[in-house]
Amino acid sequence: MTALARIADLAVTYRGAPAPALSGLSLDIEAGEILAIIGESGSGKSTLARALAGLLPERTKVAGDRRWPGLDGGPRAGRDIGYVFQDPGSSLNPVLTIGEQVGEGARRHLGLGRRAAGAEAVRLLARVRLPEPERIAGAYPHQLSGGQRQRVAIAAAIAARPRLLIADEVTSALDVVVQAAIVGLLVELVRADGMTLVFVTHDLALASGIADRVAVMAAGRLVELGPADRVVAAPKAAETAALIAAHIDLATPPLVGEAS
Ligand SMILES: Nc1ncnc2c1ncn2[C@@H]1O[C@H](COP(=O)(O)OP(=O)(O)OP(=O)(O)O)[C@@H](O)[C@H]1O
Repeated sequence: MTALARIADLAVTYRGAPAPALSGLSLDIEAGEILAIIGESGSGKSTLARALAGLLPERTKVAGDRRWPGLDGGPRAGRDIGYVFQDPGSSLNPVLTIGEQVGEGARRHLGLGRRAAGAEAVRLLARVRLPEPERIAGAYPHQLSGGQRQRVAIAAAIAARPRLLIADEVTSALDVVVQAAIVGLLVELVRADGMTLVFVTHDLALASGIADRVAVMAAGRLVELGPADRVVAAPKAAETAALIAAHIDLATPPLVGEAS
């Protein structure tokens, strides 16, 4: 497998923080894989995701190496990496139509004109399985449900045809049935387009249902990395075992299986 990214000895310290949020973190992300990043709240999952995407706040101290052999050296800003946040309510602009927001990435990065970008937005809205995509393109975020807004955020994130999609706790604010549908959609999109998916979650059952590999974080460190099945069946790190023990319904079949 080719590495899309090679992270070596990454350390991240937020401005004014007494201790690093991440330290000594080394990880290869393979091109085309679904990599789940799991860990308790505060373990550094989002920090790692933001460090990958270059989305850390200004004046954050970053040490170590982030290389992108799979992206000819480095990701182009806003284009090679798509990012979907936990709360689509805050990532979508309330005063722009859905069509304008989804079309923006295509306009900017694919060089499409206004009309072509509008048509591309409708196509993307259909791709994320929103009913009546033409109507939704003319709607504003507040007119949609949380699950629909998350689909819009996914459409916007893939508009520039990124190689890497990062989904940061994208289902935490949704109910279980909508969660399963959104996760199923992500898997379908990344498999169809050959994208790489980094899926951040605190839900090990959700992660193990879709991921090729699972990375387990604890206290700003990577404590375990391996194939999803192996990590769940035979955890090596005490922190992974604790996450499994805390997850009472891990023995039940995952809501979302491999995409067919
Ligand atoms: N912008 C920030 N400024 C200062 N400290 C921060 C900032 N963002 C996160 N932190 C701290 O960095 C550590 C790791 O946070 P991070 O959000 O990466 O964890 P997480 O595993 O994603 O947690 P959660 O599941 O709750 O989102 C925590 O101690 C957190 O308080």
